[in-house]
Amino acid sequence: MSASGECLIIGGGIAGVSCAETLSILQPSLRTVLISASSLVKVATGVRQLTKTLDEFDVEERPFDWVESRNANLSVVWGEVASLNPEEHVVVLRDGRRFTYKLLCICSGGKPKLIANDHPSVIGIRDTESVKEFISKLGDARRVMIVGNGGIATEMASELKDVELIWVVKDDSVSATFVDAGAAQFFLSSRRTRKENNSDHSNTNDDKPKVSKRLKYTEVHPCRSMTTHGSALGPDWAADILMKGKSNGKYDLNIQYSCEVQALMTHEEYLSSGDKSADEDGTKEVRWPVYAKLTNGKTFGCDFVVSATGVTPNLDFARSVLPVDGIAVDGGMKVDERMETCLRDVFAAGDVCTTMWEPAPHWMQMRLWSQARQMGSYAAKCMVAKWNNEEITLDFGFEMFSHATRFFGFKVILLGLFNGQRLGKEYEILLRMNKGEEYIKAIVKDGRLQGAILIGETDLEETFENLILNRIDISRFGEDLLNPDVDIEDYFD
Ligand SMILES: Cc1cc2nc3c(=O)[nH]c(=O)nc-3n(C[C@H](O)[C@H](O)[C@H](O)COP(=O)(O)OP(=O)(O)OC[C@H]3O[C@@H](n4cnc5c(N)ncnc54)[C@H](O)[C@@H]3O)c2cc1C
Ligand SMILES: NC(=O)C1=CN([C@@H]2O[C@H](COP(=O)(O)OP(=O)(O)OC[C@H]3O[C@@H](n4cnc5c(N)ncnc54)[C@H](OP(=O)(O)O)[C@@H]3O)[C@@H](O)[C@H]2O)C=CC1
Repeated sequence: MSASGECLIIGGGIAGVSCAETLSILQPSLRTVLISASSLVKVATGVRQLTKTLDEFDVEERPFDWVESRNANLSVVWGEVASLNPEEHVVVLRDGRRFTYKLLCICSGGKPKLIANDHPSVIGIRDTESVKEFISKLGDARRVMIVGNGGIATEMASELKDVELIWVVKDDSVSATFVDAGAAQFFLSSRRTRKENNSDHSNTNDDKPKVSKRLKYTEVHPCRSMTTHGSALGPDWAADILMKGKSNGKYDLNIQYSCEVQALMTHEEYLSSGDKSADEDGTKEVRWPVYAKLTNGKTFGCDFVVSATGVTPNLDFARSVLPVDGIAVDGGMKVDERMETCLRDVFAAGDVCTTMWEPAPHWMQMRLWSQARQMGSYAAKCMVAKWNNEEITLDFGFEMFSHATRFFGFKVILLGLFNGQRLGKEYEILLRMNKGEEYIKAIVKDGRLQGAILIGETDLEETFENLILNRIDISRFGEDLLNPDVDIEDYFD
């Protein structure tokens, strides 16, 4: 069987769906086919604009016909793309179906980059299936190791209960992908305070997952022949499920800083290694399913290891036709400022791609929903421009990096060069911290705000965004920039 669309999209995650939706709005006459390896697609709903560059939205799973009914000329097909022939403008699915295209957008996302592939005691988290596996293993676990220092590890460290957690981080502070050491300390001490306050109330409210008000659909299991992951999980995934181990009422967080996993061993391998360090924690008699030797010389036995060590772009089906210089160092498909890859008429968006244009001074790529959605939509604009032979300029959203999320129960907003990225060592830091309430860090260089970390209900995001975007000279404020008694906005009225 063969079919064709003038536009073809591979991937039913946020990037693919936002590309399809934008195509349907901008040029409803274009016949578009979206191929998704998962039986539900991810849709951004309830979009709330917080500031000019910052949106908040829910990510929901929807059946194909729901999306088709809202988008003119869109067909959604369930299948896994196995190969791409860019000369003939054809993609072939694993089951043999062929689809031709005039313009193609690859939005095939990523998969977890694991510290050990195919190891029975190492799991990654990406889609619904992987979370089910995690929860089922966790229910029988007394001790879990998490390796990695980014989004997933941070969310797990704040949500896990009734288990001993060994958190292995490469850096000398936690959550380093997103925040600095000061903010990390703020999170950990707030967590301790919260735990102390709750210590008499274990197994009460906190013990239930928060009620999700969203519609739930059941994902049909991918055909056995499919090898691809489903779409990445939605917001609140960690809060919506109960992450509970088997040590009733006991939760310990043991952070191992500045180290990595050097080797994974079975019980027998551990015994014959002569290493005794895993016995020092009082569990000498326990036979753990896996032992992890760290580069700091310590070994820990545990029930299983979560590798939360980032994402590898998912482009296996295109690898054989991509020249070496079409793939970036991080494994992503290189795209230019029109979201075009080096293959003719082939665009890419979301986690699968790596942006290669000279970024605006305060923007950088991170593999996040907000960027997947923005790139999917912008790729559609670029496709329409190409179709109609029109010029297009880079979307405003690429002017400044912004991200809104929640860690350890706090609202977290990251703006611009929030960790002083690309600034070298010559910048000034202004800090305001109220333990358990707010942590505000402003990065200033040449008298201008370059970036900020806003944790808690600071209400500063709009003002700070304006200061960064408009490159306003803030030298006259000095440290008053963070003085709660000075209303910076008054100066601009
Ligand atoms: C646990 C977790 C929590 C996260 N939390 C946040 C957060 O709080 N905030 C945030 O901003 N970001 C978060 N992210 C990141 C965010 O989810 C991703 O950046 C975003 O979803 C990427 O969207 P995408 O459409 O590019 O890729 P994906 O969502 O991975 O979608 C790719 C799609 O392509 C399909 N596909 C792949 N290969 C093929 C093929 N060969 N044929 C057909 N279809 C194929 C897949 O089945 C899938 O439907 C989180 C990620 C994870 C894993
Ligand atoms: N709330 C949010 O915004 C969330 C976002 N996400 C997103 O989902 C995706 C997957 O999350 P996650 O897996 O946490 O990825 P992240 O990219 O957020 O973090 C990966 C972390 O693992 C570290 N790392 C990489 N390799 C190793 C290794 N071999 N040993 C030890 N540490 C290692 C990285 O360090 P280094 O950077 O030095 O390589 C980094 O600290 C990411 O795109 C993330 O942004 C996920 C959850 C929540």
